[in-house]
Amino acid sequence: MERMKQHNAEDIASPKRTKELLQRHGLVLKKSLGQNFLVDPNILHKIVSAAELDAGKGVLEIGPGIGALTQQLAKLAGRVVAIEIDQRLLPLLQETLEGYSHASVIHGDVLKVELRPLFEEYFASVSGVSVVANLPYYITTPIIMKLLEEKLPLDNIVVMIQKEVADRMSAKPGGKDYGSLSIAVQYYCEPEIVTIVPHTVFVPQPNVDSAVIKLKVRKQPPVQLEDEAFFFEVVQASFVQRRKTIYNNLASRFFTKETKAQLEPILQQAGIEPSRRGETLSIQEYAELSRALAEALARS
Ligand SMILES: C[S@@+](CC[C@H](N)C(=O)[O-])C[C@H]1O[C@@H](n2cnc3c(N)ncnc32)[C@H](O)[C@@H]1O
Repeated sequence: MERMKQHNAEDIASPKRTKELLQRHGLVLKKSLGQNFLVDPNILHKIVSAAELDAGKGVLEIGPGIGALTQQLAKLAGRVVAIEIDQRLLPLLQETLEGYSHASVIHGDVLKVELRPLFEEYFASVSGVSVVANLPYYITTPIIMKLLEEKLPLDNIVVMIQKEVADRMSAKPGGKDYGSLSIAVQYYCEPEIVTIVPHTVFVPQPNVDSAVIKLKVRKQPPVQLEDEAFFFEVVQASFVQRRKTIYNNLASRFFTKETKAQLEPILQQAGIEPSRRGETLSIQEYAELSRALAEALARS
């Protein structure tokens, strides 16, 4: 409660305030850094409430921009850390986050920052951490994969991303959106699209449709794997050529012309018809398949 009374920066999420701030600081936004700033309080509210924050929780924000989302996060969470690559925005963030002493801005490239030590330094005393961000779209997938593969202690990830990527992350087997990204994300998380976002809520407006997605991080993966890296290798290989059968994709990756006859019984052992395509297999089926394939390759 104290914290809420302390801050003296004004909320900035409106086209007028955003443009005025940028102008006053002489800033021209960089398309190359994915700088499309959110100017709609309703969307900010939807993002923040999906993260289920409270004063005991910590938040990592990626790309605070001029701080519109950061302000709302700081009103609810006990600790906010925001990583921003564009040094020009730092003085502006100092102004918009004035009085939010529990919010820190780190200048850096999120793909290069070591997150584990950062978590130890900033989030040692919180009861849970969320990642909440309006992501720079040119690196959406590498950011999400970095967060998941590093197995950071996260409750959830609530991010604004391209709608097309949100559809791929949340796709179920059987459709054109389902692929290695769906499987990787769903191995670590339970995805849920929170809302679809029109491009009019950004300054400047992006060319693509957007969506807010919530990735609830699983305590346990949905399948038990002996060799996680090999499971993901099998998944990748199965989608190399989407129109090819699982048999053909796996034969090209793991066998030679002479040895590929071994593959059919392996697929059958895993209960998978060789004529199926990679996009029809569930995570459980990929787990069975990678197990059977690893055993067979170890024997040969
Ligand atoms: C879509 S804008 C979001 C800005 C703000 N959070 C908002 O919602 O209005 C993306 C932000 O990410 C920053 N950014 C781009 N690449 C980055 C990187 N590799 N590491 C950290 N921040 C990055 C940009 O400078 C920009 O501020």
